[in-house]
Amino acid sequence: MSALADFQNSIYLQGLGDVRPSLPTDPTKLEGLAEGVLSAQAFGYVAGSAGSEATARANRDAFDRWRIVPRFLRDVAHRDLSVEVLGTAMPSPVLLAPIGVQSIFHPDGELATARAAGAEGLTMVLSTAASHSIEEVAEANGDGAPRWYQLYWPKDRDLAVSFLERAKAAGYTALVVTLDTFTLAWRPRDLDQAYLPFLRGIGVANYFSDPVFQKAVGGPVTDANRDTALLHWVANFGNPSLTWDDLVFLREHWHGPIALKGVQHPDDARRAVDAGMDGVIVSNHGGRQVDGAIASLDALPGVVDAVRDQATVLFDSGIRTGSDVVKALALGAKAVLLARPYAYGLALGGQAGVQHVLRCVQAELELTMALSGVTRPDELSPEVLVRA
Ligand SMILES: Cc1cc2nc3c(=O)[nH]c(=O)nc-3n(C[C@H](O)[C@H](O)[C@H](O)COP(=O)(O)O)c2cc1C
Ligand SMILES: O=C(O)C(=O)c1ccccc1
Repeated sequence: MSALADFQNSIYLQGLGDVRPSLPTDPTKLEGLAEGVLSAQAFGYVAGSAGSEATARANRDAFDRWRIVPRFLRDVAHRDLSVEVLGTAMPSPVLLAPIGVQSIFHPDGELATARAAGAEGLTMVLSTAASHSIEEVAEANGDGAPRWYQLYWPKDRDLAVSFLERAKAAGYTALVVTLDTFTLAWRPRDLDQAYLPFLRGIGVANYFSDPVFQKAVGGPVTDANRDTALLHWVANFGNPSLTWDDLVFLREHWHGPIALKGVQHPDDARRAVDAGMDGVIVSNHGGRQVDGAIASLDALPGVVDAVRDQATVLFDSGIRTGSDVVKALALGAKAVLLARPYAYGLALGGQAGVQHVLRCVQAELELTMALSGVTRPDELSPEVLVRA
């Protein structure tokens, strides 16, 4: 029996002593509970999406339109969820998606998430817009799991290079470059509450701690130059002028694997391959950027078909349960990034809350695979699914 299935057994066994899980085992229940412990602003920030939130809903509806067809009598006694993704060995095809500003969910923010990922052996992708620095998060993460770094490519190229050098020095092994958020989209929940965490100094730790950034604002950030520093952040955060040609610069300054996050069109996936990228992450940022955009799961097969074996395809936007992971893998993703559910776990229970969510999703993934007649992620193919 695997450690993941043991988690299920341990829950039942604790029941004999009248102990029940402190958080729900269905990750779709976490959002409602998180609303009760977060400020209205923080909850609006994490649960909200762009515009009328049609794409956020479409992301979930797309999973509902695929159904798994279980198969039996295939000897599924030994299950092995491990995968190798962009040179990183992982115990299961689940990563922690980059989520910025995590101190709005819990005072320990990314440090708690990094400890949880390290304890579970899963790879965390640290956001540039974190509330703790690249180096602090690396230390909290420890050596229990490889870590990746997500770049928001700032206008100042020297600052971008400085981020990459710091990430490399702190042991982050792969780079995720997010394409879809060079500017924040129209987000009514945040606009209605006039809420932007960064203007309150949350999510800027990597900038304020950076020597290149500090030089640009006249030295270390203190009360005296704080407003200057925040305005410099706003002016520098994203660069709408970037083109595919700029990826040459990135390739020159990062020697490990690079994955582009936010790819939805097959032609963009091909261009990523042509630009020497190692992977693409099919994602629409959880519906937080283009309202009315295609559901991310609906974009997945076209991208998989376009890149075939030339790049690794990862997926996010809408993953809530282990069954969702099965569907994304069956449609061709090598691994998935779990996002909002772990942020809710963090809000509800800090490090332990994140670990609880990670265990639930992976245990359900393993059980769903076995009950569908599959023992390894690479056995999943579109044949496992039918249209609802
Ligand atoms: C509160 C919040 C902050 C996020 N911050 C980042 C970020 O800093 N960098 C990034 O690449 N994606 C960020 N994302 C997007 C996630 O990585 C992921 O693509 C998205 O949440 C997937 O949708 P889902 O949570 O509905 O599954 C953020 C998402 C949320 C909800
Ligand atoms: O809110 C987001 O979705 C996001 O990706 C982001 C953008 C800038 C800073 C922090 C998070």
